[in-house]
Amino acid sequence: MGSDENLGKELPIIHFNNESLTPGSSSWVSTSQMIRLALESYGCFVAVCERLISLEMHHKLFDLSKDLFNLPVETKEKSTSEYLGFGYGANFGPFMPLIEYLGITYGSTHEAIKVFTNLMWPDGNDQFCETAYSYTRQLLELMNVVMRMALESYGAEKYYDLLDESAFHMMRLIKYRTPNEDEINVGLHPHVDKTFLGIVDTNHVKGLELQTKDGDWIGFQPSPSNFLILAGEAFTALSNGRVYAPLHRVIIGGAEEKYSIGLFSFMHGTLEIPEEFVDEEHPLQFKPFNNVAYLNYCGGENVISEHAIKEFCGI
Ligand SMILES: O=C(O)CCC(=O)C(=O)O
Ligand SMILES: [Fe+2]
Repeated sequence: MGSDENLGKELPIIHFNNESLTPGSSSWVSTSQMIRLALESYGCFVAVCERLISLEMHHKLFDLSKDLFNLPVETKEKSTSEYLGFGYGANFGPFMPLIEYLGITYGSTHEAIKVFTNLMWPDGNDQFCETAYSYTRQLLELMNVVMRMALESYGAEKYYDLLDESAFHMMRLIKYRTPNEDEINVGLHPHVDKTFLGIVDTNHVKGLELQTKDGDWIGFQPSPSNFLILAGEAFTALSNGRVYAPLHRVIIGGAEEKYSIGLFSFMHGTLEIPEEFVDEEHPLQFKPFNNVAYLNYCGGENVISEHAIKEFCGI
């Protein structure tokens, strides 16, 4: 497990272009099937979005992200959230010394990004606010397409509107510094997300690794047009265990700082398991559940246990 040769293996790769994004086209239907297969087998895939998400915006936001983390700790600590684990996090001691993150709760809305920007830069920083907003909207569009296609592949498209209305998002900006000689190189310990879906974008520094069902670790290859689509446990439960939520971790190997930006979706309210996910081969495995209550159940920590969602709402 975790041997370097496995890091040469690839995650599923799915290309998105104007044709695959035209609902009802044959490319839309085949892309939906590929998404279902990837989510069931790996719980993730690399979405290649050449021309769909602006390269210029990607570079600009990663540059601005450096300015953000260069702000004084007292300023960054002002970013708090009503949701556990959504605010500012750093200094986790020798267990996890390299990571520092800032979350923007409701980070797909202009208002939340503006409030966050003014908290960080009391004199304002329009460039950050507008870049972060237009970037998050592009990520959101991709996330929603993935959700729509995934539901459709199970014949469960009628739940899209309900899920879209129930969803709220966290935008998370992360910095991993390089380890000192006496420090561990683990940027983020293995965990399963408690989200519905996530999209992770990174600067050019490698380090994000995902575990397959066989226990092998596969590295995500950074590129400005590659986005990692990652299923969380809320999607596992809603899909009656069909969608897999993979363990993932970040290892900081080289001498460069790693930055990542993620958009994560969570659901408000109680979610019932749609009958489309239940059949003879897949008997009902989960009770109706509340994603936010699950977040609280896990204490805001990225739980290492792969069975927490089963303990929480499994049958
Ligand atoms: O920084 C990354 O690449 C992964 C971040 C992550 O897994 C998380 O925030 O849950
Ligand atoms: Fe994660």
